[in-house]
Amino acid sequence: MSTLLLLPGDGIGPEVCGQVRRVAAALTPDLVVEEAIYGGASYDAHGTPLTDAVRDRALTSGAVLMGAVGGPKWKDAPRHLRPEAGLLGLRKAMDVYANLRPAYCFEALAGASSLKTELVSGLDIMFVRELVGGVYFGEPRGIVDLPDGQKKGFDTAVYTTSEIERVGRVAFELARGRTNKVHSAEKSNVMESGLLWKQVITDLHAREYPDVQLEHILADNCAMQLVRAPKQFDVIVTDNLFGDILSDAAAMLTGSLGMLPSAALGAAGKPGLYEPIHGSAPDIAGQGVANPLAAILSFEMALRWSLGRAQAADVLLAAVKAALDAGARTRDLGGSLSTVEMGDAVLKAL
Ligand SMILES: NC(=O)C1=CN([C@@H]2O[C@H](COP(=O)(O)OP(=O)(O)OC[C@H]3O[C@@H](n4cnc5c(N)ncnc54)[C@H](O)[C@@H]3O)[C@@H](O)[C@H]2O)C=CC1
Ligand SMILES: CC(C)CC(=O)C(=O)O
Ligand SMILES: [Mg+2]
Repeated sequence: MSTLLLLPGDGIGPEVCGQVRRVAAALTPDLVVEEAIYGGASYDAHGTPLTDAVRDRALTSGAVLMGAVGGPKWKDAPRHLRPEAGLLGLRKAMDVYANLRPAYCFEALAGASSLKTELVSGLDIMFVRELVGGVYFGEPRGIVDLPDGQKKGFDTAVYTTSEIERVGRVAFELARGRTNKVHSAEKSNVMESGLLWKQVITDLHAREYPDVQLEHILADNCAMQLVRAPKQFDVIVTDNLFGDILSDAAAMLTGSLGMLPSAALGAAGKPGLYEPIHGSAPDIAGQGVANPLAAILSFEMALRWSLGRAQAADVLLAAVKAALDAGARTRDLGGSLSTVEMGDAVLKAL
């Protein structure tokens, strides 16, 4: 029987994951849900944000759902032991290279976006972010002393042909089931890794996906177009750094960062890693006001993509829609519901 491993993490992570637990208990009572310490909480308990034991449990589970990691408490921890390093390490260990980040605007929330309603009503973008390569992982990196007394900080943006091809393939396959359109966003005008990205996507398209409409777009223009006319996009494939930034920007098109779920997928048959795209939100942690919908919708994606329970996923998606239609709103959406009350609203609609 498949298992969901919950890694609540830090800040609002445990608060939003608590609502996932309640939803899972009501919707899929036969699903085994386990929990483990991770991130800053694990650093405090074990001196490392990701223990070997938790990593191994993740690799053998049906799916992993994490809340968020990080926060000011760990700002002075050594870089490789910071909570975020634990997250990067888990993504790498699971080799979940394709990060699906749907920016979908629920009709009831079109007015909650910071953009005009007509610009976002009906919005449905799928980001496919490369997740285990690029500048977040490239070597060398570091901060060194210079002879003149200054310091130098540096990172390396690096991609290989196969890393670009495999994530590109995911984007083109997804596009075939949608409106058959892919934008590939990079900075080929200034970055060598961006130039290779463009060449590899162009070749892959010509060789295997000529039926899909492909447009190349520079990542800075993509950011501008996302707030000018977001509905021109369907699937956007991009690298690790640009995908991180562009998807946070797109979150506001849907009403709140607290709305966007994600699925990180690797090879077929391997467990996926599911996470809301937001962080640990230290500014509201402990107040019980975080929006749990990004986490709940991440569970919806886990049911669909890893746990073989598409029907339960459909029921959950409909329940979230119904709760929003009925007016359920946390503070980030302009309402006053607490995290638990938003969980109640979804449970009531199940
Ligand atoms: N996947 C992860 O675990 C991620 C971790 N982080 C970490 O989280 C920490 C805080 O990072 P920030 O830059 O503040 O980004 P953040 O995403 O935690 O918060 C940005 C803003 O959005 C709000 N927000 C985020 N999620 C929300 C929710 N569910 N409901 C209502 N409001 C929400 C926060 O209150 C804050 O004002 C840092 O240590 C960062 O490294 C950041 C992004 C992703
Ligand atoms: C390592 C993470 C904290 C980076 C991030 O913001 C994300 O993946 O969304
Ligand atoms: Mg991010």
